[in-house]
Amino acid sequence: MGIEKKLEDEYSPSKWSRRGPADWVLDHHVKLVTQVSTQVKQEVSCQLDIPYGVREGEKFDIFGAEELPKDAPVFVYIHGGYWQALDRSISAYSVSPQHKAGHVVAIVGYDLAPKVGLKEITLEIQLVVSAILKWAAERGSRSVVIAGHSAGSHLAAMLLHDSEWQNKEPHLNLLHGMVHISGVFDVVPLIETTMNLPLNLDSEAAKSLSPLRCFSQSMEKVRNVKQLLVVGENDPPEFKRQTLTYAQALMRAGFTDVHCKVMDALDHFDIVEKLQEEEYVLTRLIVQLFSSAQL
Ligand SMILES: N[C@@H](CC(=O)c1ccccc1NC=O)C(=O)O
Repeated sequence: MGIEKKLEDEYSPSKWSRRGPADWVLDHHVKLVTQVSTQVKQEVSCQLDIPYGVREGEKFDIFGAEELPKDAPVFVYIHGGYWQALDRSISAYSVSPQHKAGHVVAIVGYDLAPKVGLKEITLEIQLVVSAILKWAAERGSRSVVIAGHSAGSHLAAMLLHDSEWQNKEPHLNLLHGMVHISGVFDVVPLIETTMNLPLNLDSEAAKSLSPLRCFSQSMEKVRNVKQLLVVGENDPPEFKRQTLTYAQALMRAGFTDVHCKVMDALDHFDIVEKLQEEEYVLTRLIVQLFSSAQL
């Protein structure tokens, strides 16, 4: 299938930023998250490169576990990059304010396309979330919140649509909330974009890997997991549409706590860059999400 220029633009968030040209926005994003992630490793205790499988990318980093109490809640973060870019090592920008709020932070890694396919990546996320839930349960943690940005939000959302995984996950009760930040919930439109070159999805695979198209199965075990969905005012219109549509679909599916917010004046990148700030609205919303955990 060919490349559709209109879809290519609609799914290129850097082109919709109002802060500068697309190249600058991307370059600035990578520089900033790299610098903040390097710094936080000098400031907060961390255990890096903890393996959860045998593949190269199957590792996660944990921050703050040494000094925080055993029952401290755990914030799990899955980075974006259309499943083909970025890395957990430069995705630790939320750590400092979460740590100050008393949360242990786990930054999750996964292998990237084309080395692995999207289905394999979703299975890696199941593995690492199971490993972190087990670790949290053994430690005596009160609750776990999973956040994902963009493609990382897609990976988090996919957990809600796999009742087989949910049924065999012994610590699912610890999962208190999910934060979807500028998420992708339908990957079918990506088939006709360059984003699909390393993914190589056909229509059937794309449908089965789209949270918005997988509402048929039972969601009984996860419908009390609180859902916070945010998207930037300057995200592409298609991202805003997908977020609102997914929020509505979750509510229709019986999810008991769904909040959806368009974040003023933010784009696809500063919506997460600002997670390094204690006073940022989204930092505060995440902290609030934890504090509503039943203790
Ligand atoms: N090539 C994309 C880059 C992109 O979409 C992106 C970059 C960093 C983090 C997340 C991203 N999007 C989805 O995962 C763009 O032009 O904006």
